[in-house]
Amino acid sequence: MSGKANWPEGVARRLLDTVDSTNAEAFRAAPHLTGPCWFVAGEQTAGRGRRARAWTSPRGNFHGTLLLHPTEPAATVALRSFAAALALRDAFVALTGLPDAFKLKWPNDVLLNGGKVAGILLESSGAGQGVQHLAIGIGVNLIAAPEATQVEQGALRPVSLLEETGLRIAPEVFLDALAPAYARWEAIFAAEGFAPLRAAWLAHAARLGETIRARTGTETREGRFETIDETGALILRQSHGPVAIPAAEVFF
Ligand SMILES: O=C(O)CCCC[C@@H]1SC[C@@H]2NC(=O)N[C@@H]21
Repeated sequence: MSGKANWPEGVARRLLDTVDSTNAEAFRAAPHLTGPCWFVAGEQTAGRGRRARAWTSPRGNFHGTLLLHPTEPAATVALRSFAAALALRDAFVALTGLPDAFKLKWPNDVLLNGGKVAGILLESSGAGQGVQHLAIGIGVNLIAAPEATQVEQGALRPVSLLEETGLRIAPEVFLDALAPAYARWEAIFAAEGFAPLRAAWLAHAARLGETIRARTGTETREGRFETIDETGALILRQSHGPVAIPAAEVFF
């Protein structure tokens, strides 16, 4: 594999051919690991997305999971989804030279020319408030995206890097850009907390200041996307004032 020079120190990697899910594989291996480790598979047979959806995982796309052993409270641990989104954007920009094409959609999608090119699934194991293992699962449509008919009505159109830019990036090349980019954001998070991540995320946020809809389990709220707060919650400005939404699906 190329890119050894940039590979972050102290981070292991396991390259697999076919697995059910790299998140599942990471959790199986977790008890035997003491440090961070990337798990990347050629293909997944049971790739999982957020909200119990399936994640289409053909060969040629990137399917990877970073397994971490965090020590902070669960709410702080979860803020790493923003580190992952920022790292993804950095990797895309480094590989394509197209800084204006990539935007971040709350809570943790990456958009290319307005379509979804990558998604992040954070899963954790542990008892009570504690998190023993954190799996940051990342799926990138490098060469293929699902048909628009395969995603939920109202969801953004899925796009691939190849069809939008003409660039064919191999998964291992993507990993060599993503792993150091993530390590940089993790170091910033460890040293300075969430504030710099929040600022950087907002600088690249899609539809900031515009009217959006946020659907929680029970209701849909419409309002102006004002900001995200220090806990990562979406702040929507409605007629009666701002509302903080910790978890939702967002529709544009
Ligand atoms: O729904 C989303 O947007 C999140 C998709 C996350 C998919 C990735 S692919 C690698 C890792 N393994 C999985 O089973 N899912 C995540």
